[in-house]
Amino acid sequence: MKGLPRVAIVGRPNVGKSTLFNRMARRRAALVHDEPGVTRDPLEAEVEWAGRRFVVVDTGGYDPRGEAPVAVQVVGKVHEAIARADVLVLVVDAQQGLTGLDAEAAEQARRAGRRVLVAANKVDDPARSDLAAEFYRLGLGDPVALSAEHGRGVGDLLDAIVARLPEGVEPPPDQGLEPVRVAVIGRPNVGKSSLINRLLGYERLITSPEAGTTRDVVDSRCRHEGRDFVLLDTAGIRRRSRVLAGTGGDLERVSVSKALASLKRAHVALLLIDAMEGFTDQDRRLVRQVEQVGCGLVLVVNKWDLVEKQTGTLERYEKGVRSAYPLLEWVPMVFASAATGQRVRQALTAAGYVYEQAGMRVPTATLNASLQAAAALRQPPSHKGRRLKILYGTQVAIRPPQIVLFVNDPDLVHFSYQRFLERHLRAQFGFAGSPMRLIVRAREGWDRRGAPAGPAAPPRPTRPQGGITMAESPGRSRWTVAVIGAGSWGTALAMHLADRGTAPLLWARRPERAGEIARLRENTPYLPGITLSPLIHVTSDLEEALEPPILLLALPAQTVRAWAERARGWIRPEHVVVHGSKGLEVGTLLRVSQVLRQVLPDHPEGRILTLSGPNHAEEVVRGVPSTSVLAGGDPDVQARVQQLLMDRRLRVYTSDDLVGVELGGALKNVIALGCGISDGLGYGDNTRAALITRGLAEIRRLGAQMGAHPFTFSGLSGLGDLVATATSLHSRNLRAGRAIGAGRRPSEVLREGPMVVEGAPTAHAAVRLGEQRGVELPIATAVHRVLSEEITPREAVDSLMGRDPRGELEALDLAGPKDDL
Ligand SMILES: NC(=O)C1=CN([C@@H]2O[C@H](COP(=O)(O)OP(=O)(O)OC[C@H]3O[C@@H](n4cnc5c(N)ncnc54)[C@H](O)[C@@H]3O)[C@@H](O)[C@H]2O)C=CC1
Ligand SMILES: O=C(CO)COP(=O)(O)O
Repeated sequence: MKGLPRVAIVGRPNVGKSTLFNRMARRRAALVHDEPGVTRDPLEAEVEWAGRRFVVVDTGGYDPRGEAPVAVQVVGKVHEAIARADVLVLVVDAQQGLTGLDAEAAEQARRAGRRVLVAANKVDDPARSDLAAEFYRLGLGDPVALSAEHGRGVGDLLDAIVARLPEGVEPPPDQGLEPVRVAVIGRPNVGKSSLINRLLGYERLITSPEAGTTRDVVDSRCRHEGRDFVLLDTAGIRRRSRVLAGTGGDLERVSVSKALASLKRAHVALLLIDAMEGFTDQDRRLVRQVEQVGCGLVLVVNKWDLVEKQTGTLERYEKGVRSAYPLLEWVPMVFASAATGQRVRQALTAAGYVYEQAGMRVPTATLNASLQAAAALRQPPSHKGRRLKILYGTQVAIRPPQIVLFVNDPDLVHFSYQRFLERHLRAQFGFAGSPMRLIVRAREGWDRRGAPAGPAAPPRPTRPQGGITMAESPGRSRWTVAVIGAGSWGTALAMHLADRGTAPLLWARRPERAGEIARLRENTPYLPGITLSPLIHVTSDLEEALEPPILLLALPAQTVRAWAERARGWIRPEHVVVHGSKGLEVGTLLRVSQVLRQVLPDHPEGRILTLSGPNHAEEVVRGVPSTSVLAGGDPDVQARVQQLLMDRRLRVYTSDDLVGVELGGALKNVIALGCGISDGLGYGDNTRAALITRGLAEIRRLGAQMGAHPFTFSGLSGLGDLVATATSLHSRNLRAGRAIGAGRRPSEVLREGPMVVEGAPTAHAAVRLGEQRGVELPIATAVHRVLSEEITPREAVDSLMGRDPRGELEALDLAGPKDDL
């Protein structure tokens, strides 16, 4: 169910959530599963409705005032389910009417910033749908009147849900419908029969061999990773390998024609090559045949155990094989040994993956956005003054994927441009291991000179991307902006840019991460469920990432120095470097712009900026109206970056207070950790408000000492971001604090990952900075001592509350000395 949009059913206890869940899930009852757990863990099921698939999640009853430890844990689980959902269904009891708990649950749902639907349940009498009207007062739009018990109105609810699902590529179902048919092919003596025997021998769940259509064909079934596979024509392969072994060249031809029969019945071919002999002409012929037939391909390099290995042997080998035939660039390779059994099962895993990839359907809107991006990257060719126009494309078939491109004149589609388009589409969508058919057609109604012949205009791509159309593509071959760091914030920034029509590069540190993001079109660990825009090009090649003139850095503060040192050789004076890190460097106590200037001393000061503000990645990526502030840099550079980022979803202000904006962004995380600790202890809104206000007072105190403008801390990167972080379900700092306050060991919580909790190292840096500057930072100090496990959360609160009396505005020294930049 990975990768599907998620819909969470929420609401107070006993409003009929589970009945509704069961109603929805019953459509595919076989897939409902109960995840065991001490507490009431959410149930999940896959639902298919009106051609869309999604996961519905039944959460426990929301009752934040429940005393039992289980109730407290359920509230945590509900928050978790809400944070992961794309759409929330708030269930209310229409017979009981609106209650205080409903209003609270609605408030939680609204604050999560998700699309929310109100399901007014228990309208068992259709004549009483007026009962639902009362719930308009929740301010969440039209309630859907239904009776989960009787099934009435559930279809309307499903329609409404589907209308609110995010658009995206849903992976094809991977469960149980049909077994994956696998042909094992290869030259004589490469080890086909040993591989098949290994696969069948491994799997204890083999059913009896199935008779095929001819007497020669005997297929065998096996199961792997919960999925059925049929190995085709196993008897033939076994017999052939016995009879034909070692009898020369004619047999190679026989193997090709024999392979053809299995390939025609197969979803995926496992092509075995002999590691010692390498990729031969005969293997190439077999690949060509796979391509012609159109089934998927996995290359198994057998006898890998016999190859003498040194550093880089595998990479060199792989590169050599991939360059032997174009399709091989996209084919999974498994280095195995049928003799020892090493990695043999991975061949089946890869076959299952290729099967799914070959069955993927790309929605037409997404496909056309990708085609637009391709034309922006490389101008379509022209001949004798006439330029190719790709009017639109649509995927018409799967296994193998077939895409029809409607163009003004098919003769203008040069082979090399077609190859470029294929590469581009594969980089966006994957189709790993599968041949791909690009079919070019002239669009009726267009004459060959490229003008519409009749009144029927060609369909416009459904989502115009920043005004770049195929026909008007400026032929840019360079990206204008690179986002450095493919965590939550980097991915969200890249999506924001792409939504504005700017195609960004997204740099991920590790090639395997970049590969996975590019293949899945989703950054699963950081922003699950968000389908990446096709305009985003993911790379792990730092040199490529540093080509664009604008760099948006979204790295944890402690990693910026190492990155800048690595990048130094490629950074040019004209580069505009905007960082979004919210932290102080622990070793040096420097702000991130200072770190950058230390590593890049010759870089123009006017080209180093920061972007900061209340901007949770999870919300920015959904286009929730947000604001941010850009500080540092020359005014013209600021204006350029502001223009790059700003639109009606993200309003970007500018500021000339670099010190204040950076400090505000860094230190609010420390205070948010403190708010989390307070929540975890079970304290309430009073305590949180106290921490926010007094926390801000100490941030302002330190800021004033360092030359920041005191008003900056009342701005977006101060109060704004502090409120967002100290109250949001999305905040990692708040979440970590809550876990610690609830009694978990800080060292354990902070190790959990994968996402950075910036407040923790910064608390340490802030305390030392306070000591250095003679500024009292009681809250940051308390947080730091809890994180270092010197005191317990409760002791920390006692220490804060037991301090000497003082005036509210005391020690708010608003005009300190200017800090060196
Ligand atoms: N998540 C959010 O909503 C926002 C985060 N920020 C700030 O942006 C910065 C990055 O945060 P997120 O993207 O949220 O963090 P994250 O934890 O989601 O992702 C961090 C990324 O940095 C990469 N990384 C880790 N160590 C690295 C190294 N040594 N060199 C290069 N890359 C490395 C990780 O692989 C990951 O891709 C932080 O300073 C954060 O405070 C700013 C605004 C919003
Ligand atoms: O800075 C952020 C939002 O503005 C993100 O906060 P967290 O790192 O606590 O998730």
